[in-house]
Formats: sequence, structure tokens, C-alpha cells
Amino acid sequence: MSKNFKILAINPGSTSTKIAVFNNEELVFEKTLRHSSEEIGRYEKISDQFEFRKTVIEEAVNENGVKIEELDAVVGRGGLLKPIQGGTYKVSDNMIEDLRVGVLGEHASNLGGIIAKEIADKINVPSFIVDPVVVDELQDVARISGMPEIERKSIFHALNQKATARRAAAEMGKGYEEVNVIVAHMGGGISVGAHEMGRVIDVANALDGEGPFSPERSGGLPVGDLAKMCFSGKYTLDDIKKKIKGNGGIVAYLDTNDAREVEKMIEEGNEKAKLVYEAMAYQVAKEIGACAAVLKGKVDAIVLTGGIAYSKMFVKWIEERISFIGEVKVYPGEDEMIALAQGGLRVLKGEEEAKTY
Ligand SMILES: Nc1ncnc2c1ncn2[C@@H]1O[C@H](COP(=O)(O)OP(=O)(O)O)[C@@H](O)[C@H]1O
Ligand SMILES: CCCC(=O)OP(=O)(O)O
Repeated sequence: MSKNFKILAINPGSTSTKIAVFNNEELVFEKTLRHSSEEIGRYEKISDQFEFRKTVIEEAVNENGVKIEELDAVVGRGGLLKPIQGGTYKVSDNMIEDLRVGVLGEHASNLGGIIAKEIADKINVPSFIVDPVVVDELQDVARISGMPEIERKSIFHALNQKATARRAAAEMGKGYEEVNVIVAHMGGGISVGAHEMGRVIDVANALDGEGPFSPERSGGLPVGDLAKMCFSGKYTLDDIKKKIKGNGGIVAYLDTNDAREVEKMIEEGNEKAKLVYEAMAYQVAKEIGACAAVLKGKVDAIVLTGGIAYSKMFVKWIEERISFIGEVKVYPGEDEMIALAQGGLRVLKGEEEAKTY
């Protein structure tokens, strides 16, 4: 009989920490802890959230009757490393160093690898990351921004985008490498990617002022007005960065990062909440249209996923504008936890060698 591997999967997002334990691919338990903008806003830097996020993870493991010593591996969501290919990577000291300094910036996922290694090292088992947010498969033409000093970057929900695109392909009876799919992941951050035959050839950078605005990010902005704001003397660089990421989007307009609260406001007749929420759906739809052009109109399916895909109202607003492009598949939440476990399992079972960063 083949060995059973017990794996802890850790997924820090901008508005949540998701934790799961698997026995091979079988779920033992899963827990999602949501973090309000107020709770997250207390921390100056992402690295300051290390203790808080590690503690909630260890508590969840204990509360669900799993002993850390039983684990065979810990797999974390990969963060803002230097651009790399997709796959499973062993967490190494140089990776930890890049995640700590934020070589490509700050995001909660930077803590995924750091916490995974911290827990795994204590019990002498391996730690991995899978399909980090910096997976880069952009086609050359997509790298050109329009300003030579600035190159467009691939920063997105690679783990869930790839996992859900594979699921859509499987539902159509095909392999991921045989289909063209547009994936819109709608969580604390929003990314919309054009997947051509297994490669994400273009994607709006979910983190740094591209694409649709999101619960906590500004998305793309009119750059002339932004430049004026930057040099107005009213703001520091940190202030502007926070307006783009963390305190942007829905948080800036409505003071919450929780789409469910926005829906409550709308039910109570708040017209501003409705306008802003619909504008976010409008921008997602517009970006899906842009990806359809990238794929030259050859689109096998459009996937709507992430926490906000639970919202019937939001999904309907998007569908109204894009269903002419192709079949829309709605996968609320994410397939990230199982994708993390599977990435670790492939290595533990010797089916794949872990990549070195
Ligand atoms: N049932 C729901 N209806 C509407 N929005 C939801 C629902 N569940 C979660 N969300 C929203 O999804 C967002 C978080 O999505 P998620 O993919 O978990 O984000 P992240 O991983 O970026 O923290 C939050 O704005 C949350 O309010
Ligand atoms: C850094 C891109 C991925 C991202 O935005 O994740 P969250 O939505 O979890 O913040």
C-alpha cells in the first residue's frame, strides 16, 4: 500500500488566512479566517503580521485535533519573489531572504513561504511553495507598457487561476494545454488573465495599479491625475502606495474590504454603495473583453472565481456584459488549498522534482 502523506497548506491573502490539512488529497479540515481592513490596517508592514498569522494557523491546527508532529510537509502560498516559472519550489534560505525584504514588493502571500518553513523546520520536514504570485509566462508584446522605463509585470493569483483553468478544461473534456480560457479571480485583489494553451500570456497586474479596482486596491488610474497628486506635497510615497494597495478600491469609497457588507449597504438602499460595487463589476467585465482581444476571440470558457464569485448580484452584472464572448463558468471561492496540497504531494510521491529558486 502506498504511504499516506499529511500536508498542512497555508494561504495568506490580503483579506484572509486560509488553512487546510490533507491526508494525501483527502481534506482533514479547512478553515478561513477573514481579516477586516481595521485588523490588517494595524500593521505597518506585511512582515509585521508574521506572529499574528502564524499564531492563528497553529491554533487552527490544534483546535482541529491535528498534531504538528504528524505532518509530512508544509506548503505555503508563494509570494513576491523574482519572476519564475510555475511549479513546486522547495523553500530555501535565499527564497526566505527575498520574501523578507520583499524583492518585488509587499503582499500577504510573502508570509506563506516564511511561515511554512518556520513550522516545517521545527519538525524537520520539507516546506514548499506552489505557483507563486510571480509566475511569469507573458508574451513579449504584453511586456511593453508605453513608457520604456516601466516594464509590465506578471503578478496575479497564479495558483487559483491555473487550478480553475485546469478544472474548466477538464469539464470540457480537454487538457489545460488544449484550451484558451479567461480567468477573473475576484478576492481582496482582482486579477484577470488570458490563458492560451496552458500559458498566461497576459494578465493585469493585480497588485500595482493595473486592471479593475478591487475591495482593497485602486486598480488602473488616470496617470496624469495620479502624477499631480504625487507632487502636490500633500502625500508621502507611503501614503500613495497605501491608496493604491490596502486602502484603495472599495475600502476607500465605502470603508470596508468585505463585499458582503457592501451588499448589505445596497439592500439598505445605499446608492453610492451600489454605484461603486457595480463599477467594480463593470471594470472586471471590461478587462475580460480586453483578454478576449488578446486571445483573438478564440475563447473556450470564461471562469469567474474568488470570494466575490459567491455574489449572485456581482456575477450577474459581469455576465450581462461578457456572455456574448463565450461560456461562463462560475467557481466561487478558490481551488488553492487542494492545489497547494497536490503540488507538495507530487514531490513527496516522487512524481515531480521540486524546483530550486
Ligand atoms: N458569500 C459572499 N458573497 C459576496 N462576497 C463574498 C462572499 N464570501 C466572500 N466574499 C468576499 O470575497 C472577498 C475575499 O475573497 P477571497 O478570495 O477569500 O480573498 P483573499 O484570498 O484575497 O483574501 C471579500 O471581499 C469577501 O467579502
Ligand atoms: C499578489 C496578487 C495576488 C493577490 O492579489 O492576492 P489577494 O487577493 O489574496 O490579495
